[in-house]
Amino acid sequence: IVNGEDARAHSWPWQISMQVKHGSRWHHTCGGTLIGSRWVLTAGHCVWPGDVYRVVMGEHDQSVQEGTEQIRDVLRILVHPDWDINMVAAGNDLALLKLDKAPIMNENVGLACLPEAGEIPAHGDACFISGWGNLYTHGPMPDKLQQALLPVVGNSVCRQSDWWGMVVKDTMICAGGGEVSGCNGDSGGPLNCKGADGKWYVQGVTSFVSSRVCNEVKKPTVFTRISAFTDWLSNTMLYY
Ligand SMILES: CC(C)c1ccc(NC(=O)[C@@H]2CCCN2C(=O)[C@H](CCCC[NH3+])NC(=O)C(F)(F)F)cc1
Repeated sequence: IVNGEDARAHSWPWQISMQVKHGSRWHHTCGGTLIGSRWVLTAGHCVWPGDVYRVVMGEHDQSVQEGTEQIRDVLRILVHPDWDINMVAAGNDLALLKLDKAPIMNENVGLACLPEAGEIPAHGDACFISGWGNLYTHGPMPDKLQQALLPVVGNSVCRQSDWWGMVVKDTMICAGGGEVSGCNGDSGGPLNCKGADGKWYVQGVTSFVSSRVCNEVKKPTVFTRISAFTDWLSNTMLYY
């Protein structure tokens, strides 16, 4: 996240770190959201065939063993059938990870609330992006979870030619577009939006930013809209 701040520890208890094994070491590669007792939602572009992943929950500072971490292996990976890495603009940038065992739910690890099918966050809705992605383009990753206020940009604005244009589909949400943005490593993480009932809902899964600079003005961070995939999510979690 570019121009964010340290999150208060464990204030987004559904935020996970998806880690990939390189040799004998594990590296944070993407964010994700705990949406079921054994299910994590992340981005399709976070999954590469042949890689081995694990999920770390209850994490805050990745450089310190805080005693709140719970680590689980990934038993099964289900990438959305219509996701195509060569067609990022088509959307469907989602994957579900089934954990080998449910984590213990506590004040540091909990389930996200998901929106109703078809719910579209309004232009200007105050949402927060969270993640351990780069602090700036080609910059370092932080140790502590970052967060940043990223107001929703309605698709009519986001589709303007000097913004993202027709790349933005109905199944996407734009947010930000100024100096604050997601960046590499935030992929797959949540867009946290406060509902009318005062509860936080995860409305989006971080998908892409400008390939020039993460926080390019008029190129908001683009999220996969979860409320457009409620059937796929429930059918997949029910069946596998
Ligand atoms: C829709 C299409 C025109 C398009 C638009 C923007 C991009 N952006 C990018 O490729 C930039 C550069 C490095 C990674 N990146 C990204 O946006 C990556 C992964 C993109 C998935 C496709 N490879 N995502 C992120 O950095 C983010 F923001 F989700 F954390 C790629 C394609």
